[in-house]
Amino acid sequence: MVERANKPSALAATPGLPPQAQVNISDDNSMVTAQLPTGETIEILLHGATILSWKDAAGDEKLWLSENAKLDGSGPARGGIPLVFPVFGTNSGHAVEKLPQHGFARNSRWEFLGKSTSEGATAGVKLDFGLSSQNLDEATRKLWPYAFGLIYSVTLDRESLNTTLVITNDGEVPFEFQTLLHTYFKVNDIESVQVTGLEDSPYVDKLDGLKVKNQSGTVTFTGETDRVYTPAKGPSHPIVISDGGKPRFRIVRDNLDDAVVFNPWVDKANSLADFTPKDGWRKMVCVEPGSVSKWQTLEKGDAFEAAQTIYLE
Ligand SMILES: O=P(O)(O)OC[C@H]1O[C@H](O)[C@H](O)[C@@H](O)[C@@H]1O
Repeated sequence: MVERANKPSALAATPGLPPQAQVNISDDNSMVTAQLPTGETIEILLHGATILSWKDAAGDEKLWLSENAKLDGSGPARGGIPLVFPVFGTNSGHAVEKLPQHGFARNSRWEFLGKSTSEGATAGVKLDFGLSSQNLDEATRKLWPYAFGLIYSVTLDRESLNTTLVITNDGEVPFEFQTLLHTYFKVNDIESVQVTGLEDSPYVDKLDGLKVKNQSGTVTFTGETDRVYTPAKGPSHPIVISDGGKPRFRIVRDNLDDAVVFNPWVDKANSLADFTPKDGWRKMVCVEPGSVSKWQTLEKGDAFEAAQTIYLE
């Protein structure tokens, strides 16, 4: 059952009942945080429903966040897991061409819809967030005049983080969209990172005139990287990020055919005003499950559901 978290204080454990996750809304109403009884934590900024932090029970951060990421709603946050909808990048000649890069979802104020918890050894918490056409400002509604609903569910348990997006067409006409979960993983050293699960897969190289190439072997990093893979092994085959020879993250996609791999390296990081520290590119890699190489069409009354689950290795 979904219930609204108390505001602003935490839901304290009730004596005699099994411990459950504690959920807080910040005093300024900008952030939702949750902590499992076993210590894992998560922080979600309502601006963009952007997951800013995910820590394991030992307090180790799993996501990379820029030190000067915008957290005041003045723009999308650099780092964590921004949500891309309804366009990836920009797209000329399409109905979305006037929208900002990566669309409006990451730069809109979402509503916190509530939480549900599970108890016992696998105690977890699910937090639901919503955005609809009615939440958009008039200027954005004019640029993309469709009636839509987004429900974004973030589920944290001891071993994994799941982010599920349900998109509904609540209007009278079909619309086309792209979507992506722009996950910034925190790593120790990008030059020791290997991404497996993309072997023999075609990819579009955004840094080489959108040429279509083929991945041979694992993905390693020696310079700026910006590629849209359509993994050959299908959506349910995991993509694994290893760091220093050890597997760290296993990503399972559901209904997301593509995976973008991105690292800005020196020059691009320097060109991004909100990217700090400037050598932070050494400590991050983006592996971004999405549906971006083509357009999804959503007919009136239809829904599209997609997800990523990230397991800690
Ligand atoms: O700077 P942003 O708009 O957040 O985009 C950051 C990056 O997102 C994706 O990974 C794209 O493939 C890149 O081309 C882009 O540079």
